[in-house]
Amino acid sequence: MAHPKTGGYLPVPNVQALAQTWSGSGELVPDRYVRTEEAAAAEVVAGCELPVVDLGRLLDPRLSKEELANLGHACQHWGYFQLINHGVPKEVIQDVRRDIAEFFRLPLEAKKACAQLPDDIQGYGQGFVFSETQKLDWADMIYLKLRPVESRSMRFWPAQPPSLRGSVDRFSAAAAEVTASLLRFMAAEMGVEPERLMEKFGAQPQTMKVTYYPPCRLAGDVLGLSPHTDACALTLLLHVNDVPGLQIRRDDGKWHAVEPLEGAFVVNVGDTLEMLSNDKYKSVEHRVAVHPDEERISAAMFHQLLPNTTVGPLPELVKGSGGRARYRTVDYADFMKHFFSSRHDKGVRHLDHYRI
Ligand SMILES: O=C(O)CCC(=O)C(=O)O
Ligand SMILES: [Fe+2]
Repeated sequence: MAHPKTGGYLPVPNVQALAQTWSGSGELVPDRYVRTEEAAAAEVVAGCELPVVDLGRLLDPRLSKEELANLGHACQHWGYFQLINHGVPKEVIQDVRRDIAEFFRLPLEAKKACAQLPDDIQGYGQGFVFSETQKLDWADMIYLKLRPVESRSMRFWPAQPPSLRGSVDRFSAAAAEVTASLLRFMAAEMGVEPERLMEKFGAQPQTMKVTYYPPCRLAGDVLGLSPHTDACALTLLLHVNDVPGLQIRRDDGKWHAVEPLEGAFVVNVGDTLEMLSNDKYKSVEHRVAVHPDEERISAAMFHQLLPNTTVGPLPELVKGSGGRARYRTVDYADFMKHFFSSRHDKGVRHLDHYRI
């Protein structure tokens, strides 16, 4: 079976359509989606309030130092935080939320106008399915390359509703700006010259994964998204509607259900940043549970390195940890190829492949 760079996955049924027919049927969940044991394998702790980081305070010279310590604590001990006062205008967020939600209300045939093609992860469909017997996630997604702008394949961008392309473009620019700002503060917090980190990002490659999780009356039998860590450097997650579902695995081995704060972005450290930071910042495993009665929609903005760069611990940080590099330094394109060709439902950390 071919596992090209970003794609080559097996096609799977459309879960939104499947859920619609199935929900009134009185039947059990179709076998390929049954994850009862896995879903219940570790205790789920409700009401996880992630650390809150305030970008307004980071940008205020009088408060920045204190907030920087807060940011560092969140990245080192949680790998996750909610970002408030991020400065992205309300209309930008409202518009993209409205348009994405509207896209999923279109008839299946209309949505399929931007369906994935066999060898590309971009478009409407699913990813990471390598075998006919593999258990499946209770969700559909749209994956798009957003930045640099030249990397966009407009054929995968929904043309309906007509305002969606503009609202995604505006949100993409805003998310990239917030991310650049955060990365600079993270570099400073780690004791690295911000430019030394930013040069790895160049024009700030960014991809977006919008995920639609249909409701499931037997929600405990399915998983919306298998446990995984994000391969990218930094993920900015927008709750497109207000339905919770994200769970993170903490050091106690339990899953903690995140309580999203209204208007905040959920930000998480990805594998790339864990490697660059020489293990200082944590890329934390997460998954998504499905709601019994309500659909859930999220948009994850993944911020990546330049494709022609290397990923590995920054020399300044290796020096700071007594000369010990915790990861090998590898070609970033190969690193991403490995991520896209690995199964995510097996609980194996992609990053462990590179650990020394
Ligand atoms: O839907 C979510 O809350 C999380 C999505 C996610 O983790 C991902 O797409 O990598
Ligand atoms: Fe993720």
